[in-house]
Amino acid sequence: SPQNVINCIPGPTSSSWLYGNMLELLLSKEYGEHEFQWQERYGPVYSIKGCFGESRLMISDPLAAKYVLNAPIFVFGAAHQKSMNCLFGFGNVVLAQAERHRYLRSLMNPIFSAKRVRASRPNLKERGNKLVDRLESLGLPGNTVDISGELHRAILDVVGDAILGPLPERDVIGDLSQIQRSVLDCISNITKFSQLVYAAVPYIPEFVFRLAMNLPLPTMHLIREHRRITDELGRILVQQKRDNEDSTSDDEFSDLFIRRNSTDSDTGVPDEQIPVHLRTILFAGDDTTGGTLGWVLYRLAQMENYQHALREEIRLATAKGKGDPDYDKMPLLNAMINEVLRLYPAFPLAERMATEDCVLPLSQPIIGIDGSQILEIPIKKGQLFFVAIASYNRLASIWGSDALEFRPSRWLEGDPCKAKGLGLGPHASLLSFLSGPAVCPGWRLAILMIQVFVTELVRKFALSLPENDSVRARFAVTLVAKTADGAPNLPIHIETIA
Ligand code: HEM
Repeated sequence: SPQNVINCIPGPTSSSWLYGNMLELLLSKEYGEHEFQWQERYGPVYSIKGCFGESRLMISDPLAAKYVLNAPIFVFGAAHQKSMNCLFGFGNVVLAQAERHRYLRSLMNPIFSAKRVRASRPNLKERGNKLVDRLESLGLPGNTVDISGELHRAILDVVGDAILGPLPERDVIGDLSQIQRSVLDCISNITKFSQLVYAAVPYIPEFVFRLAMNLPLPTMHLIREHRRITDELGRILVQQKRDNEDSTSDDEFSDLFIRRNSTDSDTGVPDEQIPVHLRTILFAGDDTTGGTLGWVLYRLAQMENYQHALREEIRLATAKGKGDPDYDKMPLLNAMINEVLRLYPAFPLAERMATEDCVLPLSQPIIGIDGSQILEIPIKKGQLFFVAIASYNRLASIWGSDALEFRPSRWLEGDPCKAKGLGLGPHASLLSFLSGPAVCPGWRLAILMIQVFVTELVRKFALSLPENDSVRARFAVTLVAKTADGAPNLPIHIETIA
């Protein structure tokens, strides 16, 4: 029976019914400490325990992951669903399914098309220059500082440019950046206790959950404030669209999402839903891209020779009279970005739950704990999965025997993806932006933002790590850089280049 097969799948033991393996998975000193060893030991599909004895499958097997990410019967688990509705509001694209999801993505995808992203280069470069100026005006060069707050702010400005356009009230973005940071710090402060609360969330009735929104707790206050600001942005945007009904384009948020007139039901979404989509996109784009950019700078600070070579590449690409650099033709820049995307995927785990019985295909058989050979896995409705993005990006069967090693030069030696046909994802066979219908719509913009910001920063500043560097990647919904004391912090020494 399906249950027998699941029970036969190997995996680490857990000593606690209460926590299962979740503390090792989510609270390790460095993300993946246990997970990557489990993968070495048990292979690309294994079984772990969630809190309260719940069964979960970790999957990085490309065929199994592809199935889970493409078949329409997989949804987020109940705790994720409740928290995302709480943060973004009901009707958000992340939880939308089937027809509705396709519709929302058809509105969203043109905003992030290759053509539109390419056209945003000059604006991005200006944003990059502004970031450099701002770091200088704050007097940061010459010091060892955490510049991630400034990076996030600059990224949110670009995402704001992409979806809000030239709004007169753009000052709001500064407040929004701060509040997004604070909300994220609150919800991502993962502790033993918060793990249990999270595991209990599915059992809390929806109406109680909604009432909890109004509690006078700091997190709820922040979430309400975040809503207030984004509701206001949405209102301004709708008003502006109505005042300008004759100007239309086929790739702007306000033209795609906002109905041409308030009674039209064929186009866009109702006015009251606009803030939900604003919140989702502004949130999804900021933390992920900001975190990835931070890791690129961190690794460059650590690899000073590589940084020198990259600076030379940048100097040649940006030499006077050459026009704007073609960022895709800068091998050292892209090798570093790809290697960071590979080993520091902003979302290391994508949770999914089966809503129907199904059969999970495998690209290679598993040996069950009773010695039997398992060629495919019958799954019962309700089964929870983690699509282990960070583990997939480290599979030796795809990336070679040195898959665990951070080595940007692998990208300079031909295609590092060794398993043709099994690679997933929209970029470089990496799963970092996911794959399938829910693939990250912002991936091209994210890469361009990182390319441009790294170019502008490395051109102007020399980066190095302080002697007492203790930065580790920790799990906090996304991967967050934290120092040994556990504080979110990415101290890098920056010096202006003479
Ligand atoms: C390095 C940067 C980024 C990474 C690694 C990343 C990664 C991801 C991943 C893994 C997902 C799927 C999550 C899941 O379904 O479990 C996702 C979804 C999403 N991302 Fe990104 N993302 C990045 C940047 C961006 C940017 C810049 C934007 C927009 C400005 C964006 C907007 C979204 C949205 C709206 C979704 C939900 C899509 C859907 O559910 O259909 N992301 N991203």
